[in-house]
Amino acid sequence: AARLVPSAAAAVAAELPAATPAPAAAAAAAAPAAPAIEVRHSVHPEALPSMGSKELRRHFLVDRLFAPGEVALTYTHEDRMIVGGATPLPGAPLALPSDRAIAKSIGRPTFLASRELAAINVGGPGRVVADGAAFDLAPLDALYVPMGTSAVKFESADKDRPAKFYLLSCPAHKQHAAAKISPRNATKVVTAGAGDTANNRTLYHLVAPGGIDSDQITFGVTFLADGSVWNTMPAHLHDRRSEIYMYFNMAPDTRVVHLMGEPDETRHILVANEQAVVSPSWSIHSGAGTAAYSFVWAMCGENRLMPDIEPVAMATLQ
Ligand SMILES: O=C(O)C(=O)C[C@H](O)C(=O)CO
Repeated sequence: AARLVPSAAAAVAAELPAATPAPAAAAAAAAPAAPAIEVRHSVHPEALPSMGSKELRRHFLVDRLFAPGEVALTYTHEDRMIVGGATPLPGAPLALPSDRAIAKSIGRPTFLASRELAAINVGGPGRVVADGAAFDLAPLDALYVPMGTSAVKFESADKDRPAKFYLLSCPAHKQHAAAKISPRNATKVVTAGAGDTANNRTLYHLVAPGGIDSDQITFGVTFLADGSVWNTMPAHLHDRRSEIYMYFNMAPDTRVVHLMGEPDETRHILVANEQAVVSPSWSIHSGAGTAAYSFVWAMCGENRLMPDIEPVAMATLQ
């Protein structure tokens, strides 16, 4: 698949991966299934070494993000992050659910009563409407939606290329301004790694210190340079924040070998395109791809301070 790159807006549109096939009109007209939030409980680090692939995937991999015509959500008890995707079919807007099924999961009558939301569009052009304010999101545009927003709607703008909004929500206690940002106009851009260590990459801090303000969310996107396959190596920990990686821009027959666990007891999860991995605060989060990829990183926890990170010495990794 062609890759999304942040360098030029026009190039982005031209380089979009093949559109999600538009389902038949009959399916589009059918009533959407009642939304439900899948719940993932926290895992103690001592439980990790005895887990096989199936258990690791069941607890940490979120592989249902972009279901055409649905808002798919997973509630993780790791810092109470909710991760998901909204994939509106052309002409059929989707709402961020705020019905009784959701109220049962989040304990409030509306989704954002005590939460904030970050969204990034990894599909075709689309629009997010937050309490009547419309934000057009081109591919790779991101939006911060504050606590207290009553209604959020997602729309696709191009009938041949549905939008795909990747969603990350954290508990919040303070209202900040709604704001749109893109890697193309990000104010904090960090390069890391080098070609000869195959980890040359650029991090765009979007909803983060140096970018858009939020209560707890720290959210950005990393693009690897051609030929580089490693992310977040050397690895690090941040005991006061949990993190979720969502890998995208991947060809169908490629994988990222995502590493997790305490540094001296690591395990791996094979991750395909547009899947996410939950990383508890005690876990490293790093990966090597069998081919090119990009990823959205999102953190939530006690602070948003990027330097509150503990580097992991290579010699400690086992
Ligand atoms: O490429 C990277 O390295 C990252 O994107 C790292 C993330 O920002 C991260 O892990 C923050 O904790």
